[in-house]
Amino acid sequence: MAAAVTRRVNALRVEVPDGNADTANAPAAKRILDAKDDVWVSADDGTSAGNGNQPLLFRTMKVKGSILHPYRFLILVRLVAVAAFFAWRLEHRNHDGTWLWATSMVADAWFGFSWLLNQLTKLNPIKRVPDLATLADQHGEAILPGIDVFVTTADPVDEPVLYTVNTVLSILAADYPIDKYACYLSDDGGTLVHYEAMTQVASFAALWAPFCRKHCVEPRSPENYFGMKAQPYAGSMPGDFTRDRRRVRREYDEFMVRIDSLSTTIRQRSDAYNNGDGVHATRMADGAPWPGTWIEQAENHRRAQHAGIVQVILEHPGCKPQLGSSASTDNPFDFNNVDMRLPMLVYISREKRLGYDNQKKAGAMNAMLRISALLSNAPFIINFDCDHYINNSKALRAPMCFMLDPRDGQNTAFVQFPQRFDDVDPTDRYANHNRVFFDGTMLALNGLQGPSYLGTGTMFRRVTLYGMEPPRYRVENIKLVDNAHEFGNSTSFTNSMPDGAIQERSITPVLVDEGLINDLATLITCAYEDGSSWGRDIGWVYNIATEDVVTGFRIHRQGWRSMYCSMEPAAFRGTAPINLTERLYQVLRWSGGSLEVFFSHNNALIAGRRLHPLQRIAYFNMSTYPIVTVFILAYNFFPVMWLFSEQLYIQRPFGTYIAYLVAVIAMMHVIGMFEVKWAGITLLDWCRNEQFYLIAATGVYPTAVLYMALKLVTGKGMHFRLTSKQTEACSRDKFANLYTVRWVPLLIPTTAVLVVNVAAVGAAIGKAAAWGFSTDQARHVLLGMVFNVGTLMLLYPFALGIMGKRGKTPVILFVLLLMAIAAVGLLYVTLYAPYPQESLTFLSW
Ligand SMILES: O=c1ccn([C@@H]2O[C@H](COP(=O)(O)OP(=O)(O)O[C@H]3O[C@H](CO)[C@@H](O)[C@H](O)[C@H]3O)[C@@H](O)[C@H]2O)c(=O)[nH]1
Ligand SMILES: [Mn+2]
Repeated sequence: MAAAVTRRVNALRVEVPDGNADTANAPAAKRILDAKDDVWVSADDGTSAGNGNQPLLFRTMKVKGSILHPYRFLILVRLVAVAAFFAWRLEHRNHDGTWLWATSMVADAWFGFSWLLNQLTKLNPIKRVPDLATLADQHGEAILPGIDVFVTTADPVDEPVLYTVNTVLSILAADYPIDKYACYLSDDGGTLVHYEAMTQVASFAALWAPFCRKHCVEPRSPENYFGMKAQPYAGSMPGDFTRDRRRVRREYDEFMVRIDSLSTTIRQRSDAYNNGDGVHATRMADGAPWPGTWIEQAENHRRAQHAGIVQVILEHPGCKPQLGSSASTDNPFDFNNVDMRLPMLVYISREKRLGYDNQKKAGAMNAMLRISALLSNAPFIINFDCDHYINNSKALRAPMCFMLDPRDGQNTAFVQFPQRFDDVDPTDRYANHNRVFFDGTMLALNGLQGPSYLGTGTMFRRVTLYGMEPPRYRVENIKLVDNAHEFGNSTSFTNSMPDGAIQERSITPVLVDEGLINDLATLITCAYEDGSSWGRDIGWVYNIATEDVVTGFRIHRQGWRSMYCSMEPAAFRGTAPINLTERLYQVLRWSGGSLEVFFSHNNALIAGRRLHPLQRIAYFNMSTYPIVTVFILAYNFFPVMWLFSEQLYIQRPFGTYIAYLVAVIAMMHVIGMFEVKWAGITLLDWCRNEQFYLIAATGVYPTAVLYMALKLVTGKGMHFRLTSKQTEACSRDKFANLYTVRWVPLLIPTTAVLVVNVAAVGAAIGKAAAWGFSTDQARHVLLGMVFNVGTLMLLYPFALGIMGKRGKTPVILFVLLLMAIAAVGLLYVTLYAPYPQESLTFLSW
């Protein structure tokens, strides 16, 4: 049967036969048929294989010459055009408004420079396609290495338990040798709700995972699986399938009822136990007080103040398959021949104490890194946000194609997947899909030292997180524990480190005795990291609002490389904030975090020589991109001057200036079209990206610059504000969040830009009407208007956003807009025609 089943394993739409008897003998390289691809061609020269005849586990693709060469040529042409533009501007210095001219020269120099740096990093995009079939042939199940899977959550209300539960279920049911991976959930809320949700997950998974295995179900997150319109069948028992699915569906519904009522059950149970004895404890099932946070705040049980907790919910299943049984009277499911085991599942909530900065997600990740070292110590680690589930059950195998490849596998520190999102509004108003970044920028970096770390959907080599150097630069063989004190005060942990580097080591059950429990407790105390290098040279990096890019940078700086891995169907999927305010806050954190990186010791300019020169430029850009927007904001407010004065020119002769501007901007967009082509994205993706850039550039990014400036003066950093998850996901109006307006100061600058540009258009038309459309001044004014209209088109999604529910009918917006323009125009004509004397004096000035 399987021979007949073909599956798509990568973004190139290459049909890959399953690795089975029929195809196993075919040479691996031939196995991936050369796809008819009009963008990408193979870049493997066939000689690059590593030691001996080890087969290659991924294929390298580069952009076809017929696209790449004109693309590069255009970049060169634009560079020349920009230089010519500059030379011309220098020759034609304005004598009126010199300050304005000079400022705009500075701004343009910066635009030109940052554009150039940005383009330089995109000259050689590379795509790498994992070859799962060869991996299966060569490495069989038996030699696949161990993986520790980390999931982080922070709050059961802001991050609905529904997501976390589904993420964990998709992990427990993944297609990877069951005894070779373990799942860790870090709960920074420390709530009993999350812990009990996990115990429920463990019991539902005992049904869900075998069901998925038996019927090859995809995706293995039940909410998303049952939510699909059609559930195509890929298994071999269609007869059983309908019956099994119906039963599992019923079980899932009951399971969800239990999950939804957890907070009520826990409250009722606690009330019953607490009766009369004066304690307001939150009680576990056996009546014991929960060591984490309590429903009612109490000393030592508050959010920021509670003991550390490690609970092994599912123990390591042992290495022998345990096949299920046939259907019987008390078991309707026929799981004959299905492995019933479940991977290990551990709940962690690190200790929180007043006076200790818990370092948010980075701190949680480091705690998990240490705990997992004592419990499973897998050589590879993959991490997910609580709302990112495994969408393609084979996804855990794909990164192994890079990590185990004979070419540079040993020097590969991490494999990053693109982020894909569900529940984004169909036209993606606020560019949540971010395809330009995930499919353009990241493939470009993939041709350098590798993509940056993006926070979720990333597989790491454990030793890189311990701050180890890549083998390429390692003088001796691994000597992990030279500076044991840097890792904190736990010999159990430091002793575990050499083992954590051994790829071939199998994960075996550990004995959880009192000694181990004490060791685990030590590793998650707040004080553990005192005086150590955690958060600096070890683990996830601290004191930056975004821990991801900077942690990746630290690793690249040491000379490691990373790989970008996309597969089809998408490996993982998550949720994204579709509410304008939420989205802006998210981007505020990202841009603020970037600037913080620039002003920290992780500045790309001072990194050592192991950082690839273009990678350095890429990181420089990534940590400074908000700065340029201060000028963009200024340009967008410039029309204000035109409202008050008749004529004020940035540059004369104005006609030629505009012609130059239009030319260089147009060229930039033509280059953009080439990027659309090689990144394989749609025009809509690209437009949304342009639009959202201006929205952010007129509000969020300048605010981040302001924050940074304040931080430099006051020393107070930015706050990691949790991105709110769509709690309406299951309510009737899926996109209700899109139409909710939450006014915050962050919205003001962009709104002001909007108003100014609408007024400018009105004024321009008014002026032209007052002067007569054929005059020179009128022509200039109308030329300038082109930019106002451009700005308005780019800010269109924002305008819809602040209209809230009325944004559902954009016609209203257009009517309002025309009315506003007409009003300003008329006002202008009535107030200023006939032509006032003062402005004429200004003209001759
Ligand atoms: O004190 C905290 C705060 C957050 N988190 C977790 O961190 C993750 C990311 O937080 P979220 O608010 O969802 O941020 P997003 O903006 O959605 O996340 C993107 O940006 C972050 C960097 O700013 C990356 O860490 C994420 O992986 C990336 O998806 C979530 O799983 C949280 O549970 C914690 O574990 N502890
Ligand atoms: Mn998120």
